[in-house]
Amino acid sequence: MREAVMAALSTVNDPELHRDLVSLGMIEQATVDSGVASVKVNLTTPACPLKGKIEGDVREAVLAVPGITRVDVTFGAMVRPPAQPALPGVKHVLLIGSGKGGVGKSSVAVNVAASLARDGARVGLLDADVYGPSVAHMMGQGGAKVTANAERKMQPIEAHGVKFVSMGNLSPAGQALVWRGPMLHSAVQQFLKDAAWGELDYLIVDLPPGTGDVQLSLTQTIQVTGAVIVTTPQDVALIDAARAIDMFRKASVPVLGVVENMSYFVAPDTGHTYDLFGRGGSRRLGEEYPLLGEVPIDIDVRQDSDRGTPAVLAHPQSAAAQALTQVARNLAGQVSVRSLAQSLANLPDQLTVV
Ligand SMILES: Nc1ncnc2c1ncn2[C@@H]1O[C@H](COP(=O)(O)OP(=O)(O)OP(=O)(O)O)[C@@H](O)[C@H]1O
Repeated sequence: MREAVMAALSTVNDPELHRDLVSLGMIEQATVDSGVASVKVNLTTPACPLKGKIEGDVREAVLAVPGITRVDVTFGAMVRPPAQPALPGVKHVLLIGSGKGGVGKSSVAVNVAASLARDGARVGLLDADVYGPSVAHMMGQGGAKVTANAERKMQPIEAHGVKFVSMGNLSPAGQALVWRGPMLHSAVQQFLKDAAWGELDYLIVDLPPGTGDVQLSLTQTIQVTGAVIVTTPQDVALIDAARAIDMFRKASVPVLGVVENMSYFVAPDTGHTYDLFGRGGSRRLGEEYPLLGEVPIDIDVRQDSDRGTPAVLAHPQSAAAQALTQVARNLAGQVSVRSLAQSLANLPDQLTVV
C-alpha cells in the first residue's frame, strides 16, 4: 500500500514549482500502518507561504487511496543553498533596499528577519545603512556593544532569535558618521566577512536608501541571492524605486519582489480604510516584480520599533504584523523557487510567483 501512497503523492504538485513532491525530493518519509498513512514533507523553507495548501493537497490525494482511513502530515524544512553560497556557512544574502529614505526599509528588514526566525529559520541581519543605522535600536539593543570572539571575529548580537551587527553598536549613539567611499566599502566588507555569523539560512541586509557606494560594493563582492525594494505607493517614491530596481538589474542582482509600505490606513475608531498615498501604486513598477505584500500604516509598527520589539512579535495579530509576516514568507518562497530552479536543470523557465 506504501507504493499506492507514493503514487498518490506523485500527483501532488508544489504550487510554486509545478512539479510533484516526489520528484522534487520533498517526501522525507511515507509509511502506512493499519490504514493510517504518515507522511513527512520536507519543505524548502520553514517560512513556506503555501504550507497549508500543500498539507491539504497531500491529505486529499492520500485519502483517495483505497484502504487509507487517516493521514498524518508532518513537516520538516531545509533551506536549499544556491549553486554558489554567498559566504561560508551563509546560504542566502537578501538585500533590502529603497529608492528613497523614510519609506520603512529598516522596519521591513527588522520585521522580516524576526518573522523568518520565528518560523524556524536561522537568520542574520546586517545593518549596512551606515549613515543612519537604526537596526540596533529597533531590535531593543541600542546600548549593546559588538565584541570580538576568541578568533578575533566580530560576535553578532542576538535578539528576538536574530543575530545582527549594526554600526549603531560600534559608534556612540547620536554621533554623526562621516564616510568616504573606500571606508564604506571596507566597513561593509568587515561586517560581512569578519563577523562570526555561523550557519545561516538567510542574511538580511538593510541597505542605505538610494543607489550609492554601499549597494555597489555589496553587489560586486559577494554572490547575493536577490534584492527586495521597499516603497510607498505615491509617484515620487515609485520613481526612486524604479531607479533602485534599475541599479540592481545593471548589477545582475535579481529583484525578488516589491513591498508596498504605508499602503493604506484603517482608522481604529471607525474601521474605514483610507488609501492615503494611493494604494497599489507599486504594481506600476512592473508585472515582473512580485508584490510581496502591502503593509498598512499602523501606529504599533512605529511604537514597537521604538520600544525594541518588532511588530510581528509584539502585535502578531495586527493587520500590519500579518502583512509583514506574509512579506517574509513570500520572500522565503521566492528564494526557494530560485534555488530549486537553479538546482533542477530541466525546470521550465517561467515559474509562477506567489
Ligand atoms: N507601516 C508603518 N506604519 C507606521 N509607521 C511606520 C511604518 N513603517 C515605518 N514606519 C515608521 O516610519 C519611520 C521610518 O521608518 P524606517 O526607519 O524603517 O524607514 P527607512 O526607509 O529605513 O528610513 P531611512 O532611509 O532613514 O533608513 C520610523 O519611525 C518607523 O517606525
